[in-house]
Amino acid sequence: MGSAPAATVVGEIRRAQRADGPAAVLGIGTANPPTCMAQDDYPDYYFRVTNSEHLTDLKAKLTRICKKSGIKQRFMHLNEDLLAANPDFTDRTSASLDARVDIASAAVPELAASAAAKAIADWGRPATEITHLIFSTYSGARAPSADRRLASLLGLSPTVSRTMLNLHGCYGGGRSLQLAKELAENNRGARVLVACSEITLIAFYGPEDGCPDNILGQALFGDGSGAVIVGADPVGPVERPLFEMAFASQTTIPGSEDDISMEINKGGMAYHISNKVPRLIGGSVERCLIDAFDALGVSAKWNDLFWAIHPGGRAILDHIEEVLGLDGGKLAASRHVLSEFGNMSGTTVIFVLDELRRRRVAKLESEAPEWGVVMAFGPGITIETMVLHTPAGSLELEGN
Ligand SMILES: CCCCCCCCCCCCCCCCCC(=O)SCCNC(=O)CCNC(=O)[C@H](O)C(C)(C)COP(=O)(O)OP(=O)(O)OC[C@H]1O[C@@H](n2cnc3c(N)ncnc32)[C@H](O)[C@@H]1OP(=O)(O)O
Repeated sequence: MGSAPAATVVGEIRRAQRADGPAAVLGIGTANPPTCMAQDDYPDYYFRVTNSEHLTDLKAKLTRICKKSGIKQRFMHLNEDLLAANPDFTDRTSASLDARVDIASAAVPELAASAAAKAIADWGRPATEITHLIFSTYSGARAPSADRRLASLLGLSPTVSRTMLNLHGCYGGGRSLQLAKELAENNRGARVLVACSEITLIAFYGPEDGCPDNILGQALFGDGSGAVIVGADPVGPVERPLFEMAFASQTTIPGSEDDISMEINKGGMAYHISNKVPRLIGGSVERCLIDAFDALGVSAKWNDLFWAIHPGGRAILDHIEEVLGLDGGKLAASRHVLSEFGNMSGTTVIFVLDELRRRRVAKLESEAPEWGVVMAFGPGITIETMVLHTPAGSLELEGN
């Protein structure tokens, strides 16, 4: 160290530890369980398997919401065999948490491993070169948890640095991407695997009078897993930055603490989603966007951006489109994912990023904007905002 002042030495060490460039998405993968349920068939299925055919008003309500949901189909881990083996899953008051957690503890990391294997193949380097793992789920409640199991399934290095996010609900994907950005930019050479995996059986139960949340949940949610590799200073030609992460922030909407909630209890996970949610989110997004682009010093017209919005429900997308004055088609990737998979909570935004990438490669959009935005929402109400930038030519390479 010689005679250099300590502050200079520490400063040099810090500079050497940090990456030079911004964090970027280097690979994406997604996966769903095999059982696919058409939305039009779901009310009949749900009321039959829960022995609730007599609750005709609730069935009519579920049918009305399904028709307005903008969802064509959803995937689910739970099937009739599993329900037959666990009949108490239909009763919210029975002590079924242990059995639900048993199933989820195996299924959640296995589904994540399918998505992560695809993300790793897309990235192009060996799994052993992953340095950090961030895992987000609300579907399990056990330690060692799903991150530990996923690391084993993928054969990650024993020195991989793991972080588990629990119960973040639908903003888990946004939060994980933001943490991955921080890790990648502050640790030279870091390659961060983000894995989000959700299995709704933790919150599946039969219909009850006076519980509209359950009917809404039954109409909206589905199962899936999404994985992303994040790193800075990509090493060509193997690594290519699909989306650079230019800025990230989190905002909590004041006074909205009771509007989305989730709670683990003996019968699984109970949840509440108020009907104010689309309006609350719609009323807050523009401020988040203005602050983000001001911080970057980039002037942005909303219609000149690409959009990866968490499709929490059709009405949320409608409100955002309206308040931002977005042209029809700007939220096409979000609406497509909602239609094909439903709301897979924190995982969904990764499917939207993958769909955006696919649309840009297939030139499904008349023009491909350079700048774009990821937004995700969940309990709090929390809004995650991330500004993305696409380096020239990065997505075209994928089509070759
Ligand atoms: C295949 C697997 C399946 C397994 C499922 C198992 C389960 C669940 C797992 C749950 C996990 C929970 C995690 C929570 C994480 C939260 C994160 C989020 O994304 S937060 C989620 C973010 N997502 C949202 O916040 C959903 C946003 N909302 C929407 O997208 C739309 O309002 C809509 C599609 C639901 C209805 O379309 P719209 O054009 O509004 O149509 P209308 O005006 O005509 O109303 C029709 C009916 O809908 C009713 N109703 C409305 N809202 C609610 C409510 N909150 N509450 C109750 N009911 C509601 C309304 O009262 C009416 O009833 P009725 O008069 O006919 O009897």
